[in-house]
Amino acid sequence: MEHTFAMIKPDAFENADEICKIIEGADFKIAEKESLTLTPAKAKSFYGEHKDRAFFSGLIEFITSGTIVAMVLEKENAVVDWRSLLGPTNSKQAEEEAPDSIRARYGTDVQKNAAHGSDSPSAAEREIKFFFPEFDLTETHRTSQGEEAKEYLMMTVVPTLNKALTTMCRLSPRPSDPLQWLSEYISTNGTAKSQKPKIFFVLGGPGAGKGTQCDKIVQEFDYAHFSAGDLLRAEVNSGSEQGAMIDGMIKDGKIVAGEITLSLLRKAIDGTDKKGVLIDGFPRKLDQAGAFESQVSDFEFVLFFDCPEKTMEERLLQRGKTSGRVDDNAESIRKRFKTFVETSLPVIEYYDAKSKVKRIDATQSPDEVYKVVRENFTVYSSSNLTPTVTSSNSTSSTPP
Ligand SMILES: Nc1ncnc2c1ncn2[C@@H]1O[C@H](COP(=O)(O)OP(=O)(O)O)[C@@H](O)[C@H]1O
Ligand SMILES: O=c1ccn([C@@H]2O[C@H](COP(=O)(O)OP(=O)(O)O)[C@@H](O)[C@H]2O)c(=O)[nH]1
Repeated sequence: MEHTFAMIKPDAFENADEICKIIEGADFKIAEKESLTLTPAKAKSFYGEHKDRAFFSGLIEFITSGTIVAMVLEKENAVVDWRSLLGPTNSKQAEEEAPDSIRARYGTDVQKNAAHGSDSPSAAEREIKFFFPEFDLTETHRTSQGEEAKEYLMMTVVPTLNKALTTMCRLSPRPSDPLQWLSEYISTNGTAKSQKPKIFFVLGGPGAGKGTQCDKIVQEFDYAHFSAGDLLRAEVNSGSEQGAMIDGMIKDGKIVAGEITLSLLRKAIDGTDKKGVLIDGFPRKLDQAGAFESQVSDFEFVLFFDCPEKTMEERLLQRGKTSGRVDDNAESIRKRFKTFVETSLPVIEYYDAKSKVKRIDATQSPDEVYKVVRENFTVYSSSNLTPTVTSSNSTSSTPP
């Protein structure tokens, strides 16, 4: 329940009973009521905010010229509703715009306008205290704080919470730790930052299954997938000046200069409108990791496919039968493994130390691996979730 301050001015005092009936007829409770004549000092203090205005002395003269009725009115939305019942400040304007209002019926002009009402909850509190210092405003505070808190929550967290809870309930299976899931969802979806695409690094040795799993993620979550190797191979095929140099580096399992790969990736990322972007096979060197973060974007986590060399070698040789890639042969594979261990694994270790790595056992079948992979992405997506796949929590590792 809200309270406001009301005053029947000297020009309408003779109609005070009638006005009080109108007030009560409009569902206000008159919580306090006192008839009095203001002294000039008290009137000046009450209207202190107008002391420099031209109408001040006339106002003081008028308001002290007879009896007034000071009241505390109680109602939901008391401040606004009482102002509406009063009508426009100038009684002449009120006659035209709100002929049933109190000022239209009992006032004359802008000064002799029959009654006063606080223009805001804070003014109401100040004015009530001025005339009724003993009046208990606890209920008004409780209401306004409650209303304000409700509005605050509606404007800020409720939309995100609703979306989060709906998304969580649609998951199958539902997260075993719902609060942990919610906390991750809110930290990834709850801010304006989420307008930018989320970046996920997908790393692992050659043939670990990065591309295979990225295809599955794209299918379910509608993300963009940019393979650094594919972008470099496209550069080779474009016949550009640097193409021949890149081709030689790939054959030797060497890592192409970071600026080249970074600029290809940046262009690809800038051109996508997807909410998530999988960066496959990059960064492959520590300096590339730093360059990406400082020049392109931050990222969510590294999905690391952990797979023994023997398994990767078998897969690559098998892939080499049809891939047409210059590096899917025994000699290039050996060189690629060496580069991976010496240059790329330190990137994993670096991010591991920062707890940014989701390590996935990549030795199982593609579908089994994907069951674990997808769990890492459900918190990022409120749509495109297929509630059909069951999952386990394991992300066991085989030392590389
Ligand atoms: N989990 C898996 N089990 C068996 N074979 C796989 C698995 N994941 C991928 N492959 C196969 O291994 C080869 C290398 O996979 P790919 O996804 O191209 O690896 P990467 O992108 O890491 O080099 C492909 O021929 C692919 O079909
Ligand atoms: O950021 C990158 C990504 C790839 N490459 C080169 O491209 C080759 C193939 O990489 P890709 O990721 O396509 O295949 P993978 O070796 O992971 O199977 C690598 O051996 C490197 O020579 C590179 O130089 N920088």
